[in-house]
Amino acid sequence: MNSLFLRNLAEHQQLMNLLHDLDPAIAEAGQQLAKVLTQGGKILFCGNGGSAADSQHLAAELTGRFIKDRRPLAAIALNTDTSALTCIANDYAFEQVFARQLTALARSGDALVAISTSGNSANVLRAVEAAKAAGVYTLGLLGRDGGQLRGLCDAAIVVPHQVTARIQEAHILIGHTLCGLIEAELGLD
Ligand SMILES: O=C(CO)[C@@H](O)[C@H](O)[C@H](O)[C@H](O)COP(=O)(O)O
Ligand SMILES: [Zn+2]
Repeated sequence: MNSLFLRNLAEHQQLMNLLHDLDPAIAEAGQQLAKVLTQGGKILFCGNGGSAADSQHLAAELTGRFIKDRRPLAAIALNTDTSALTCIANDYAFEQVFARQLTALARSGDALVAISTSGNSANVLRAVEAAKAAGVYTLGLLGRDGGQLRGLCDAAIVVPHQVTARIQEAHILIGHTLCGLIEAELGLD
């Protein structure tokens, strides 16, 4: 029997071979996100657990540095402010932690990248609903069958796998690709 690492590696490699079909959706999403930045908007990210880590990782690629030295790009992860998260969860509801911040911070013409492996996290669903009400373009970075977020978001990139960890590994590959596409579209590569 193979080791756990070799079994995970085989599962990961099988999944990577299924991702070619996502290329058009990723290219389109890269264009849309670049357009938001070009027109003076910002990109908000949100997610839970490992997807919270992905969210802040990708926001930092834009405000900080990805591959090239270039101007900072406007991005915020809604899952990083522990004071806002605990206040909103404590005084309102955990479901509202991203939606309330989004309503406070987002403007028409911004984008929200909603990251969820199940596509069904209630706080992410509420954030997408708030984004749509605010005129914000919504991109779902999802897994499994895309869950309820698939139909709710303006566009969705769905990693077709059942294992959360494998989906997250694909998400960060796709997220890094989106950052590269943004740099290329903005003429910054
Ligand atoms: O990183 C992992 C598992 O790999 C966990 O922290 C995972 O992100 C959490 O269980 C999340 O709450 C799952 O939420 P979601 O992806 O279904 O929206
Ligand atoms: Zn994880």
